[in-house]
Amino acid sequence: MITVDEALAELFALVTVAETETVPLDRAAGRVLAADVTALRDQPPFPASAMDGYAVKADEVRPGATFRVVGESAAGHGYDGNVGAGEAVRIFTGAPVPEGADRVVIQEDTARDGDTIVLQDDLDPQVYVRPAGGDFRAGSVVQAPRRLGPQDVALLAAMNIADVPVRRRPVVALIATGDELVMPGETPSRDQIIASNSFGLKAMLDAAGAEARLLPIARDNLPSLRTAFTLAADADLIVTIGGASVGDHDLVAPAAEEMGLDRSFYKVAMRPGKPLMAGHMGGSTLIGLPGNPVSSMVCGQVFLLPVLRAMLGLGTGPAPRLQRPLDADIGQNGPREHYMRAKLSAGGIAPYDRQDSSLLTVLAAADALLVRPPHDGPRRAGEMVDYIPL
Ligand SMILES: Nc1nc2c(c(=O)[nH]1)N[C@H]1C(S)=C(S)[C@@H](COP(=O)(O)OP(=O)(O)OC[C@H]3O[C@@H](n4cnc5c(N)ncnc54)[C@H](O)[C@@H]3O)O[C@H]1N2
Ligand code: MOO
Repeated sequence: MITVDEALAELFALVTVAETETVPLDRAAGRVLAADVTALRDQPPFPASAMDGYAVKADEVRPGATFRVVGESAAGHGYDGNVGAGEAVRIFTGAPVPEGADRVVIQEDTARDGDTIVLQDDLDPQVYVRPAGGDFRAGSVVQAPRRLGPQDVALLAAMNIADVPVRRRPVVALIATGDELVMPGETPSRDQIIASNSFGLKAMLDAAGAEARLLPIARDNLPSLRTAFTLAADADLIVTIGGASVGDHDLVAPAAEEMGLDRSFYKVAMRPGKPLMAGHMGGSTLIGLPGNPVSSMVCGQVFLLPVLRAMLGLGTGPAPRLQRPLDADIGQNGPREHYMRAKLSAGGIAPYDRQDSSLLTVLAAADALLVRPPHDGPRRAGEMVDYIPL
């Protein structure tokens, strides 16, 4: 058995970074920027008013000063003239501050009578002019790689970037295996259950930037598994679920080997998730996950998400960990790295009592995986432990 870190290193060696494609800006959220993008203009492109009021010369502003209103500057319709001594231009938020003016007096600080304004006594001291390029300059760079959030999309729009270079979403084919499985909504026979982790993994992968496809459930026989692998052949990553252990009906590895799997490892010293395997098959990377629902979802967090990040060009690193003090004592860990379903409290963390790898209710209630190194000794409440937030 290899360690989790060794398995991750093997997995990173199996995958390549997805190509670049260009998407319209309104499709760019959640995608990973593949190349640096450069602003095509200054923002604001002119000195702009931050308030509704009057644009004047700053050195003329004092209580009681009067100005003659000579024109108007609105957003989208600036004032073409120059603001001279004793003159004011009516101005609105976002409008260009006209030549000659360098301060905006908010309208609350003025009294207007016809074409004349008088400044009040208690003047707001702020200038209310946003300098040209105060947000960004033409040539400012948004650096790749970067997962684009809504804020980034807004910034790119302001930079006049209509089309964005992003990484292609890696296609992940998910193959649930087992004679006992039916799809949600179907009527199971007496000995059957509903396929669950394939749906959980699709949700996990899609949210992280993959295009995950649920293939038809493969049955526990070689022809059915062959068919599933054939259907999956154009995927970047093929993920099988179940059939990975040592039982008579665990046929994923034999079927994959028959179809040319070049296996790089089998079995990882972790709990849950021990019977994990991976390798190249045709043009795809294959990762075989154990079938127990919690095992496969934990392997999704520990392996699939980091592998997907690598494919998206976001670098090769393990699932990010945080630290917290234990809320309760915990006993000695065994020889495998243990990912315990755990609950976060206000300042601490505690594992659930029930850790069987079939318990989806416990996983759904958990908000963290408490990570225990192999052979970690007993730990007391208050000691710091690692966890992966869920
Ligand atoms: N003699 C041994 N038996 C087992 C070992 C071992 O080392 N020696 N390892 C155990 C561990 S650890 C795990 S994990 C499981 C993994 O087994 P498989 O990957 O072969 O998974 P299956 O046997 O196909 O299924 C296990 C369990 O999960 C259910 N399952 C499978 N797929 C799904 C799905 N898509 N949705 C919902 N549930 C699913 C399946 O019905 C089984 O209950 O092996 C142990 N045994
Ligand atoms: O992966 Mo097995 O579930 O270690 O429980």
